[in-house]
Amino acid sequence: MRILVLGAGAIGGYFGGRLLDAGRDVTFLVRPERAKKLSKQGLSIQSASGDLHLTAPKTLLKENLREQFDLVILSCKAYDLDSSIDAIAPAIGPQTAVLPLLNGMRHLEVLDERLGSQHVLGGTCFISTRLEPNGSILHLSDVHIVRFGTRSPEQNDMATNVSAALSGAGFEALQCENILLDMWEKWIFLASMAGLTCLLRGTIGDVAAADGTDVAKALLDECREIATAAGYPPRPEAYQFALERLTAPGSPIAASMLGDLERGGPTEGEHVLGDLLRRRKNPASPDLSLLRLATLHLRTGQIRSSK
Ligand SMILES: NC(=O)C1=CN([C@@H]2O[C@H](COP(=O)(O)OP(=O)(O)OC[C@H]3O[C@@H](n4cnc5c(N)ncnc54)[C@H](OP(=O)(O)O)[C@@H]3O)[C@@H](O)[C@H]2O)C=CC1
Ligand SMILES: CC(C)(CO)C(=O)C(=O)O
Repeated sequence: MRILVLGAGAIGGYFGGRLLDAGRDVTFLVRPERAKKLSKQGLSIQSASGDLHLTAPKTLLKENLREQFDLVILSCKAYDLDSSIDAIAPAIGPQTAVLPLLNGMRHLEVLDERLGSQHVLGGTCFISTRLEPNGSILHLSDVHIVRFGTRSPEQNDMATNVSAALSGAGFEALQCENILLDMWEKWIFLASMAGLTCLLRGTIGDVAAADGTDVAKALLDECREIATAAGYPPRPEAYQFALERLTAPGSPIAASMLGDLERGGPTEGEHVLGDLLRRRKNPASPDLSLLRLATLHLRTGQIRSSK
């Protein structure tokens, strides 16, 4: 199976690198600066699950993309979604599967509209990785899971092929019965993590030390209410997983969005928090909820830094 990975950043570089190392036919569709770095330095991963150095990963620039691929893994940030769809469009043939790994949900609608919903699988990943300034990828825990699944019965064969392509490649690849629920569960966890750590400007451990674990739980509960009203109530174990991670004393974890915010660059605030807020039915008036404040905090920061 020919696999195209859009972006060789923190997650695209990680999963694409593992697939390449496992002998899969992987090409990275990248922008010129990343292409130069990859050809000069190769692709390096530092990970407790095994370091990796791949000397010359295959790369393509969008102007040179003329063939169709069997699987396109989409690993851009949400604010680059439009340009990324423009870039991958020529790779989509009648049987191509597109597996997006972004956090949130809204990208599914955009992908459906631009590429056709028959191509777009559901997907999400559980991992914590960071693209270092020198271009290498740092894997910050021993968790590396891709979950994927069909959004309609017509995609069954496609998902079987994707499962074969992703399995046995040095990370967990799980085909899920109800991938939209998995995506919602990941979304409300990440939205709570990002909302909390950006609003309070610290790690989960800092928030706990400041006596703020009740705020973490309250934000998660607000997000759970929205998911439930949308028809995706999180399973008790997913809620418990999120609650434990959001309230763990001493935890060094903060959402990567906090780093983006502190650098003054773009964030996924609208995609992760704003979109969840927009889906809330019957907000109070005035709406002083934690989710609204967290969204406004990010939005205001973006407005200020764009001046
Ligand atoms: N990092 C993590 O631990 C996790 C991230 N996620 C989610 O995964 C998604 C990706 O995040 P992450 O990997 O951290 O982000 P990164 O910023 O590290 O990587 C994104 C990559 O996409 C590339 N890109 C963007 N637009 C284009 C384009 N038009 N053509 C080619 N390449 C493009 C960027 O290229 P360039 O190098 O040129 O800038 C960059 O390398 C986000 O939605 C995030 O929320 C989910 C779980 C965990
Ligand atoms: C919190 C984390 C690492 C969980 O996977 C994440 O997805 C992110 O910060 O983007």
